[in-house]
Amino acid sequence: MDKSQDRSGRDGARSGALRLLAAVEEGATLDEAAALIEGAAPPDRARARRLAREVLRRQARADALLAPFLARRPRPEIQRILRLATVEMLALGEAPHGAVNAAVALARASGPKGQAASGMVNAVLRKVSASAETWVGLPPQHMPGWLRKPIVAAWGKPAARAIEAAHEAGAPLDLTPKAADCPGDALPTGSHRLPAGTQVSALPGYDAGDWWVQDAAAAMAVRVLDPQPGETVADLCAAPGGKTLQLATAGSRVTALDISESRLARVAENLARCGLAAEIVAGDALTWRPEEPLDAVLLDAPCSATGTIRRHPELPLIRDGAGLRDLTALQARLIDHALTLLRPGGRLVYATCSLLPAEGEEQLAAALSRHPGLTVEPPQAPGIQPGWITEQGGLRLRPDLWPERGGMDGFFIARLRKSA
Ligand SMILES: C[S@@+](CC[C@H](N)C(=O)[O-])C[C@H]1O[C@@H](n2cnc3c(N)ncnc32)[C@H](O)[C@@H]1O
Repeated sequence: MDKSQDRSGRDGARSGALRLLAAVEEGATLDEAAALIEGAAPPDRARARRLAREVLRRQARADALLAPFLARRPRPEIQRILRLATVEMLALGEAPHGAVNAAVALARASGPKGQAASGMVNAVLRKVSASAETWVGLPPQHMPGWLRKPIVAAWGKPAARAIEAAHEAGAPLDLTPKAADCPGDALPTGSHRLPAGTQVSALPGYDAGDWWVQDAAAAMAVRVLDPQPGETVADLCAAPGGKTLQLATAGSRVTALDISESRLARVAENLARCGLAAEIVAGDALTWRPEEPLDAVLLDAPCSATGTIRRHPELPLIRDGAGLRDLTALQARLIDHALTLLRPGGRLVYATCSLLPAEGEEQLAAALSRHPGLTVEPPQAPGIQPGWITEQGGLRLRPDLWPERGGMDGFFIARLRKSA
């Protein structure tokens, strides 16, 4: 690639990122907004998404740095340009002249008001480029109150700050091996880890289905369930299927159920790529029932997904916690129904990719009080550290665990045994 191609790719990625950021301000997820940049070349689309994510992880921090340099709050499109250039220069190591020139060009191209603001953009960003020390002293952006409050109440302010730092740092790429040959560094829990930004389809073993992408914390639910060859296991909320693949790899007879037919297509694709088998069923986990009682059930319940903010940094900006009451009520009903599907002595693993105790620890306590015969079995799997196990015997995983290794998603996992 020559220099001018590279520059035009970067410029395309910047305007793509700005389009994505504008869509997030309107309430879209980055996945939903992806259609806006569909016309760009695949590497530019990937760059645009990466840039947008990096800005979303730090936009409050960028705003705090910019505020003293601004006489009044700029128009939203100009503020986005300023944030983008700030993050490029101070967090991503972009050379100031390139980032500033690109920002001025983007401001000019945004219309007459942008043209009028381009001098201000230039002057402000020159000050920003000389503010590396101030930037380093600013804290990572806070989670919104509806999320931060319960986290502070459960684990204290230092933990909330450590989680925020992990959100800002983003997520590496984790793989779950099916075969012994799997790229990346082996983690103590059995997942393999590669640096963020690694191109998945270029890794050896992708086409052969020797592994699949799955965060190290997400992979723990099935390890805690410990499925055995020949056991009957239902994966009640299966799509896109990372956990179904783990269950099938163990040699269990797996039913993969999900309410979404379109998402189930992903499960089928993933099974086919990895040469694994499961019965795929479209249905409602609140009413579905197998012909025979099951040895085990995995309930990876729908939740706030607040454990995945490292890879979905738009989530705190577009959610307000309003749906939480309905979600926790649904989770409790799903647990109650899942227990009726088990044979006596069968086991249920309940999991949510949530940082909220209401979807984890409190859900476990409530299930135990609703079902007197039910017991919790403390999680046993390689790599689990004693400090990750809650008083009640659940497994609490947080983004600030393993800081030296690059963290993990937030998850709550509990292994329950139905009385025999
Ligand atoms: C957290 S995701 C599951 C992720 C999946 N276990 C994996 O590891 O790839 C939750 C899933 O629950 C499904 N879902 C939501 N409500 C459901 C219901 N009532 N019955 C079955 N599936 C449901 C959603 O369609 C979604 O695919």
